[in-house]
Amino acid sequence: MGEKLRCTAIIMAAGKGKRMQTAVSKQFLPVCGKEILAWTVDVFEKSPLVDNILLMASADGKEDVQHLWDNYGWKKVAAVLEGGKERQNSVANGLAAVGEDTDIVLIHDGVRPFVTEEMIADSIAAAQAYGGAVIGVPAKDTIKVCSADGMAVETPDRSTLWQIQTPQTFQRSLIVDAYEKAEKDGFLGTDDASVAEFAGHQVKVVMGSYRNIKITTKEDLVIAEAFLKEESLKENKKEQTAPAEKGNSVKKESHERKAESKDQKKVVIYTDGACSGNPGAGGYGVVLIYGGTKRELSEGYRLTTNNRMEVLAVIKGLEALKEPCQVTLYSDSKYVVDAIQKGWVTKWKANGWYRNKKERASNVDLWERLLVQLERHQVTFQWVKGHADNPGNERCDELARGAIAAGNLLEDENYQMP
Ligand SMILES: Nc1ccn([C@@H]2O[C@H](COP(=O)(O)OP(=O)(O)OP(=O)(O)O)[C@@H](O)[C@H]2O)c(=O)n1
Ligand SMILES: C[C@](O)(CO)[C@H](O)COP(=O)(O)O
Ligand SMILES: [Mg+2]
Repeated sequence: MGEKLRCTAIIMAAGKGKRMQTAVSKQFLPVCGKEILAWTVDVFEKSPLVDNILLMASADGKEDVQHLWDNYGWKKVAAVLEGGKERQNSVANGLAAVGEDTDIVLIHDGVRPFVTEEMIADSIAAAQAYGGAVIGVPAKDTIKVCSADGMAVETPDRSTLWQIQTPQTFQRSLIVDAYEKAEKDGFLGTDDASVAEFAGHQVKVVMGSYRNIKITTKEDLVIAEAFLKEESLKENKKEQTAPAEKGNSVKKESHERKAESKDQKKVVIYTDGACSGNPGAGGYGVVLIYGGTKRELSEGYRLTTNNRMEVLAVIKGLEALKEPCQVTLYSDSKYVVDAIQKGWVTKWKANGWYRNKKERASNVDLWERLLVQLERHQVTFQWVKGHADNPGNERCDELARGAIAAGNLLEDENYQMP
């Protein structure tokens, strides 16, 4: 048997996601509680065939990608690198960083989270045999070549047409040379195979899956969520039937699971506060997501402030967790996120709850309560722009406003009129 090939995956996440039309670039949007890019990277992290991962990010998105790396603790990721204007420029930057000890390079869109370990294995084997390989599926629709004024010009024989996906996988020197030639000759393609073809190489097309979609427009988010929910249902079913089916091997698995349960659960929490008048009637909304399950919380108060509701939303979300967890917490409140991330709360506390020599900090009762939760959980705060199409944030806003409108309002006993 030959030696194991050294494989590097370059995961593309330097795009702006213009067709998705969201304020946050699509690779960072959550689907079933986890960012699209994180779903994708997890598959490569798990594949025993992949040794090394390079993450490509835009100049603006570098910090966010770095943050995901910190948060998920991917061990194979070697670097977050800056991409370029077009996808091809980003790939070229990634290739420039691939070490000469790499045999095979897999190039994959960060927004194709349904890639499987099997596709990775098949494409590596085909790249080894043919030099280059891409995953694809036969076209299901009739495809027409059209003129600029939208008239059908030609209908190619569908049996020859394939929709090409990623990973696109190559022997390292082949793809590095092909990209150099494309740069020199000014060739710009939409995928890596076209660069290899331009340089005169043959590329093998390997059967992929109709599930391996590229999340490009809003309706793809709905499809992705449906796929993930179906997968999580299948997983649950497998776990319930495992003991009868697997006999002895289950014993080992349950030991492993016990060991794993020492690791903290990863939970995503969205929070928002709202106020009708400030001070005025207020409410908070929280969405907690763990695996494929979602829980929502909300309550309304007769007289309070927007800031109090923003902080209370965070507290309620964290207090609802039954055990210490690793939490990614999204809030659109600069007051909350800055107070924690910039260490203001810690300073106020150390200062006897004074912001400076003269001014007392506000909402001390809530900050004290929040600090207790921050001791209990490992929380990473993420600021998100409010009313900017972030579905989790929008839902919390809806919950908070709904709680105010529902009436039967509670007293915010620690609110003090200024
Ligand atoms: N300059 C670019 C452009 C795209 N990509 C990445 O290539 C993948 C596929 O591209 P696409 O779906 O076109 O993503 P965007 O370019 O972000 O989207 P849009 O074209 O709608 O702006 C994405 O993961 C994207 O982040 C990249 O790394 N660098
Ligand atoms: C590489 C690719 O995903 C293969 O389908 C696709 O070509 C990327 O194209 P886009 O123009 O960047 O969406
Ligand atoms: Mg693009």
